[in-house]
Amino acid sequence: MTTTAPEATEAKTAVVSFDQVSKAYGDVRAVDGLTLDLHPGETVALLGPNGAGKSSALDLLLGLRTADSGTVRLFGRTPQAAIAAGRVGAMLQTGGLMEEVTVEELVRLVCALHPKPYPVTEVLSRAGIASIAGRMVNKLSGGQEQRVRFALATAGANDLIVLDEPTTGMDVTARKAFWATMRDQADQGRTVLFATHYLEEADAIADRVLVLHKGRILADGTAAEIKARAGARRISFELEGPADEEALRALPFLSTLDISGHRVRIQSHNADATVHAVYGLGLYPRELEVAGLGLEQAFVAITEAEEARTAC
Ligand SMILES: Nc1ncnc2c1ncn2[C@@H]1O[C@H](COP(=O)(O)OP(=O)(O)OP(=O)(O)O)[C@@H](O)[C@H]1O
Repeated sequence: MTTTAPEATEAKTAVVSFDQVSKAYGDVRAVDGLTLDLHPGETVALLGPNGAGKSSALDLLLGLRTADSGTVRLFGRTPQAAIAAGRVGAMLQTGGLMEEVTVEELVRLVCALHPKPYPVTEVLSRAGIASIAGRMVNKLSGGQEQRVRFALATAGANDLIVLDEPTTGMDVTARKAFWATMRDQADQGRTVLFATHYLEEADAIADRVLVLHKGRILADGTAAEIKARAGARRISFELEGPADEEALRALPFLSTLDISGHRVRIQSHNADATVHAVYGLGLYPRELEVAGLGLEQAFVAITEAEEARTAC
C-alpha cells in the first residue's frame, strides 16, 4: 500500500477552487457558473468592468455571501474553515475599521487574533504607518486608512491574500511599497488574488489575469496572452499636412481611428494591410510605429466584442 504525505496532498489541492458557482441578486446574475482553480504562488489579477461580479466573487470566496449553487473551496475546505485556520488575509473595499482606537492598538489586536502573527512593529513599518501609529483611526485620511487595511491583511503569515481594489486612494510611494510586499509574499509561495481597475498594475504585477464579464470568465491567461488574444495592433504616424478623416476612416481592417493635429492613431486587425493602404492613399507617414495592444486596450477590445456579441 502506498501512502501520501500530508504535504504532498496539500501541494496538489488548489488554493482556491470555484466549481460551477452562481450567485444572483433578484434578476441580476452577479456570478454565473464560475469554475476556476488558483494555485500556490500565483499572483492573479481579477479585471472586469463595473458590475462584472468581481466583488461578489471575492465575497463568495471569503464566505461573506453564500452561493445559490456550486461550491467554493479554499485549500479543500469551506471558506469559513480555511479562514478560521488563519490561512487567508483579506483587504476589502467595504467594511469600516474600528474607530475609537489608535492605529497601533488596532494592528496589535489583529496580530493577537492571528494564529501566525508577524511582530507589530514589522507590520506597521511594512505598511508605512509607523509614523501614525499613535493616531486615532477615525482621524485618518482615505489613503492612510487604506494603508491600515493593508497592514491588517498582512498581520500574519497567510497562504492566500485577497485584495479588492487595494491601491485605491494610495499615493505612488504607498502603491510601490504595497506591490513590493505582495511580490515578496508571492515569492514565498503565497497566492495573491486582487481585483483592480488599474490595468497597468495588473500588467506589471500579475502572472495570471482573469477578465470577468457579467459573472463569467471571458479570458484567463498571462497579460501577454490576453493582449495577443485581442488580435488588434496599434499603428501610429505623423502626417505632413492635415489628415483627411474620411479617407483614413475608409482604411481596411480599421477598428478605431484617432486624429490629433497631424498625429494619427489607428487600431487595426491587420496592421500590414492597413499600413499598405495608407501608402496607397499617396500619404507619406512619418515616425510610423506598429505595436501590440496594451493590456488596457486589449481589455476594452475583449469586453466590447463580448458586449456586441451578446447584444446580437
Ligand atoms: N447586495 C446586492 N443587491 C443587489 N444587487 C447587487 C448587490 N451586490 C451587487 N449587486 C449587483 O451585482 C452585480 C455585480 O456586482 P459586483 O459589485 O460584484 O461587481 P464588481 O465587478 O465588483 O463591480 P465594481 O467594479 O463596480 O466594483 C452588479 O450588477 C451589482 O449591481
